[in-house]
Amino acid sequence: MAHASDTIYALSSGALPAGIAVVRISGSNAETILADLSGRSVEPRVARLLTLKDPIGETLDRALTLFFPEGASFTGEPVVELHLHGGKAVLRAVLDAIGAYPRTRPAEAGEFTRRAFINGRMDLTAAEGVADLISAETEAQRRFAIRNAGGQQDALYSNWRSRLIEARALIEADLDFADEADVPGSVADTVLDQVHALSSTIEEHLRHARSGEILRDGFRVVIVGEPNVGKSSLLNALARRDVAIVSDEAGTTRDLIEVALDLGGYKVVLTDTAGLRETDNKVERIGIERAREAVQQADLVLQLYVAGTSRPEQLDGERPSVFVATKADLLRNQAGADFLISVSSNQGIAELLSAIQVRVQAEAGGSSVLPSRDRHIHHLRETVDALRRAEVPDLALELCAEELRIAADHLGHITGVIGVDDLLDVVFSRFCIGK
Ligand SMILES: Nc1nc2c(c(=O)[nH]1)N(C=O)[C@@H](CNc1ccc(C(=O)N[C@@H](CCC(=O)O)C(=O)O)cc1)CN2
Ligand SMILES: Nc1nc2c(ncn2[C@@H]2O[C@H](COP(=O)(O)OP(=O)(O)OP(=O)(O)O)[C@@H](O)[C@H]2O)c(=O)[nH]1
Ligand SMILES: [Mg+2]
Repeated sequence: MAHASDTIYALSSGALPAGIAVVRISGSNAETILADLSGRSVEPRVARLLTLKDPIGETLDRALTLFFPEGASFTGEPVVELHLHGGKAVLRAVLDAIGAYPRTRPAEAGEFTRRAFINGRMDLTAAEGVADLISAETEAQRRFAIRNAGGQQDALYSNWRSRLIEARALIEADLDFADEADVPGSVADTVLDQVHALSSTIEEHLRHARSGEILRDGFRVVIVGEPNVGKSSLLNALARRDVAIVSDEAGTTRDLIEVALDLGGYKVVLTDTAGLRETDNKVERIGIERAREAVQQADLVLQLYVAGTSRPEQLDGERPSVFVATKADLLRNQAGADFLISVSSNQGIAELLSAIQVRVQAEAGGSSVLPSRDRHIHHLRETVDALRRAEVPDLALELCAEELRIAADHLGHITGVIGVDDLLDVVFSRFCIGK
């Protein structure tokens, strides 16, 4: 990590050329840079149209400018925004002029948000929410991200954490007065009841972990079946474009082919796979192995077979699956299928899609705060484990207090109030530059 005291700058808007491009500058030099480039004194939080000039007086651009003073900006540092004409040469010239100032350098990925976190403008889950908001492609992803970016996940975990800290304080107070106490341990009993209630709440919260991942990363639907049953044809029909090669040759698809769909605002990731059969072909065998692995990750497996042929065995593993009989245009009567479809006549495709949507809606859940990243789930599990240990009957109060401390610290890791130094690079490197 380069110097945290440097002034940083980056193009914060999208690809060039663009109608307008926004450059953000954050750090102690920001105000000077704007005053210098514009030759004007800087007024906080007022949009001004200024002519920016390089040191030899050549005009760089006429830009709309903003200045946010320290303590009242996105990062918490002095911030300047230049709303420029979005041409490549304009940006190159302006960024070069900014970079010429001492202790001023291009921002790293996520560095503005990282500074906002360091300066206490937001907790780590809100910063993750900002990243999720930027990558959100569907309405459900957007709603989920905006809640976390607005601090709802932080509020929930911080509340749990302060309850644990309070419980520990009460137990330690009980310990201190135990010798002189009237009814030793009585405070601890009440506290432990509260701890138990909280650990149940967190366990319940953890049970919805997959819902959070589905909202954020998408609901995984995997299409499997023997060669030539029409898997790739179905993928193309559901995606409404020619993603996968279709042919009457058995064994056409070798690798996994993924497409993301927006189903009623939910992200759904559809995977087409190699046809399952015994084969001596090396490449095809690898493809079949990948298909089996994809099934293990699926939220829903579509098991395809040609209508009128015998229904295949249920695949190994406990993944939810439905049987889809294909090529219905070639045959009428069909028993045993959950869905009867034809890509040629479009029969049953809309029904299959809406059935998938109903499942996603049911599994992604609604409006509550949900854990959505491995690190959330890990620390929540550790929290519950520590609380379970704290609840062991007749545990010495010293040990109980220590388990409560461990539990509270794990919640603190999630929001970033505890030991995050090594974590920050991981969290913020996934951001784009300029955020
Ligand atoms: N031009 C522009 N648009 C943007 C951003 C930005 O940085 N610049 N944002 C960047 O993500 C988002 C808006 N988020 C922001 C969050 C806080 C502050 C800010 O100045 N906060 C101060 C003052 C608060 C106030 O006036 O109410 C503060 O918190 O002290 C600015 C933008 C989306 N749109
Ligand atoms: N009549 C009819 N033919 C279909 C239908 N769906 C697929 N086909 C045909 O069946 C053949 C195989 O289709 P694919 O989609 O490539 O089958 P696949 O399951 O992906 O096959 P592999 O990739 O080899 O495992 C192609 O000739 C398709 O045109 C359908 O609904 N009706
Ligand atoms: Mg195929």
